[in-house]
Amino acid sequence: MKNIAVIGTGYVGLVTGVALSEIGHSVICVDIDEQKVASMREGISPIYEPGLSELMKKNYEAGRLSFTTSHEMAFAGADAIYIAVGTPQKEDGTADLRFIESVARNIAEYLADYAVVVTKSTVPVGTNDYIKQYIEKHTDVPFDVVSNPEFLREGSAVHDTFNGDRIVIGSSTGLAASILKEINKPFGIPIFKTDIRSSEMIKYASNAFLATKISFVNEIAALCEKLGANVDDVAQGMGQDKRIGEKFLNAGIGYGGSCFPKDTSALVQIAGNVEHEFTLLKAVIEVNYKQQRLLIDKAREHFDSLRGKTIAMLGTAFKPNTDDMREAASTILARELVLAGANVVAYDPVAMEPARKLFPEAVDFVDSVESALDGADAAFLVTEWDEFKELTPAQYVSFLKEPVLFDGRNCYDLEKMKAAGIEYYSVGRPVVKVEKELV
Ligand SMILES: NC(=O)C1=CN([C@@H]2O[C@H](COP(=O)(O)OP(=O)(O)OC[C@H]3O[C@@H](n4cnc5c(N)ncnc54)[C@H](O)[C@@H]3O)[C@@H](O)[C@H]2O)C=CC1
Ligand SMILES: O=C(O)[C@H]1O[C@H](OP(=O)(O)OP(=O)(O)OC[C@H]2O[C@@H](n3ccc(=O)[nH]c3=O)[C@H](O)[C@@H]2O)[C@H](O)[C@@H](O)[C@@H]1O
Repeated sequence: MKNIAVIGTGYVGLVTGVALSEIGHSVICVDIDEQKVASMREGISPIYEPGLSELMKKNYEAGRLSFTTSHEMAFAGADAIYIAVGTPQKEDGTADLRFIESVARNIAEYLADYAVVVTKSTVPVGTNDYIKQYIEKHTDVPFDVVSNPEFLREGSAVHDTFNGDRIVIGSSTGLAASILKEINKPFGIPIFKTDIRSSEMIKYASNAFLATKISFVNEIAALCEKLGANVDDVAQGMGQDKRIGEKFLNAGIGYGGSCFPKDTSALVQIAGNVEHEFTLLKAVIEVNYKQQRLLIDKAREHFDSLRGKTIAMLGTAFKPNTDDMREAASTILARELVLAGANVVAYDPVAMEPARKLFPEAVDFVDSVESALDGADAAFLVTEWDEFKELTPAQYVSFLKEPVLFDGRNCYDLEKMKAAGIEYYSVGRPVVKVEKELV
């Protein structure tokens, strides 16, 4: 059992802290956000993540997990200090390292005894060297820095933490690597050990590769639409080749979220800093830009004009099972629809509060999918929540003014839509047209 401090209680920090306490360590999480800390002390998770609240409460009550706003208190007696603060995107696409810099200051100020500083945040190659140099300059207390990137997905973060494919440890000393191995042993996940810079690169390369898979299949989807093929079958047929793999080949309205968009931009910049033009990744980003606006293009083709049309927006979160709205396609779609003169009525099972802050004021929010659909001219399916996947064609027919559906996540069977008489546009699949009877 080790004493562990975790700095930052966002999606990564809180899940990491909770998971480390669940496998028996004594964990103290520190955040500068007093409201978050107060809420966690009351047993309420500040983020929506399936299974997290229960596990957090369990370990808090068992005395293995605590929360504070004091770095000094958190670092006292810590064997390892995990950094899990945000590394958002600056205007120019580079990673904003101001939270990392302030954490380095916190550590230099309050480090009392030897500890391993573990960087979980996604940071550009060379940042761990910077962290090491900064702390070394400001304290005489010994420490090591280890890169330990995180691969969890929002919406399944708890599951992913206990069932990861690998744990990457980038270290320049045997002692620090062995402490990290010992901490992670109870997870029973294979450990891949490398040097610090390669570990930092593994994180960016992994996210960039996954984003590339998505943009690739979305380009194939565009071709399928023009050539009369069905991208779902194409992806399935490709994915059965183990060298390709079936995962991350779902065509749709592109990738959003707090990581793929910012990490792909950051990697383009990281490459640029060493005079390397990352042509492939630039194209991945460009394809995604178009993809996030795809439903607007389809709706423009269907209706002569969107002015005065009421569009039911089903889902606002960037993916199901999260309340995260960072870089969600819904934000772009809501803005473009309002600009085009449409009325937007939005519903999401958990992400409506954060969506209100990002959407144009003209958007109406309602508290059920039925109210969103009721009397609308068409529906945009933006996030594939189970609640939407379970809707029957008959429900669309009975609630919408005319049954017209633009599905950005290929949730429904084409034949069933056809049988119900729904005009159905999805991504990379044939359009289901309704034969209008001539009078
Ligand atoms: N969100 C995700 O699914 C994943 C994120 N990552 C990476 O992990 C890092 C963290 O991401 P999120 O958890 O999404 O961030 P987040 O923005 O949700 O949380 C960061 C937290 O750090 C706190 N903080 C900032 N400065 C602090 C300081 N000096 N002391 C204590 N607390 C401080 C903030 O108040 C906030 O609660 C990023 O680098 C991200 O790229 C990596 C894998 C998955
Ligand atoms: O660095 C990170 O923050 C994380 O980024 C992603 O996780 P996340 O963004 O939470 O969610 P994903 O499930 O990867 O989905 C990202 C976006 O891609 C889209 N997507 C995903 C898969 C797919 O086949 N098609 C597709 O359009 C999703 O709708 C979503 O908008 C990675 O999957 C994690 O491994 C990584 O740790």
